[in-house]
Amino acid sequence: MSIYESIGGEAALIAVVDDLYERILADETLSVFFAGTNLAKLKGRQVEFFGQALGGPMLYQGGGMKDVHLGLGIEQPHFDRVAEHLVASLAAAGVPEETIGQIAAVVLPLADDIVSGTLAAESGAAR
Ligand code: HEM
Repeated sequence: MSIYESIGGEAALIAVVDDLYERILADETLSVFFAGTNLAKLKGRQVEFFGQALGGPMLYQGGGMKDVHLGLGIEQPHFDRVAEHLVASLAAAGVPEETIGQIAAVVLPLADDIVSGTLAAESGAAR
């Protein structure tokens, strides 16, 4: 059984992602990043992304993590706060600690692609 299936599949993931964005939008260091985004669409993509990253069988149809976050100016502390909120959402949904650890091991390395901390022009020049 994949991690995705073990936490309860799509229904569980939708609940976790809903809760995650409530926490993100209530966090004033993060909410600015999401002003003007289509939240319903983003949540759908996020469910797909986690569904696939956690072993599926769900398939993610969105953009690559680097392309999607490029130029947003996301720094490591922003990433860390999102990761903390994710852990809190998983715990609130009753996901066991060991499974949360497995999920963190999948998510934390994504910082390499998501954190740019610079404007698009600068990170473009650095690549
Ligand atoms: C746990 C790490 C993260 C994952 C797995 C993740 C995943 C995603 C996914 C799947 C999308 C949708 C892509 C698409 O529409 O094709 C997205 C978009 C977005 N993410 Fe993240 N993300 C993460 C961290 C962050 C952080 C730390 C921030 C900012 C603080 C952030 C800000 C955004 C914004 C603003 C969008 C919308 C971009 C747009 O539609 O123009 N993400 N992310």
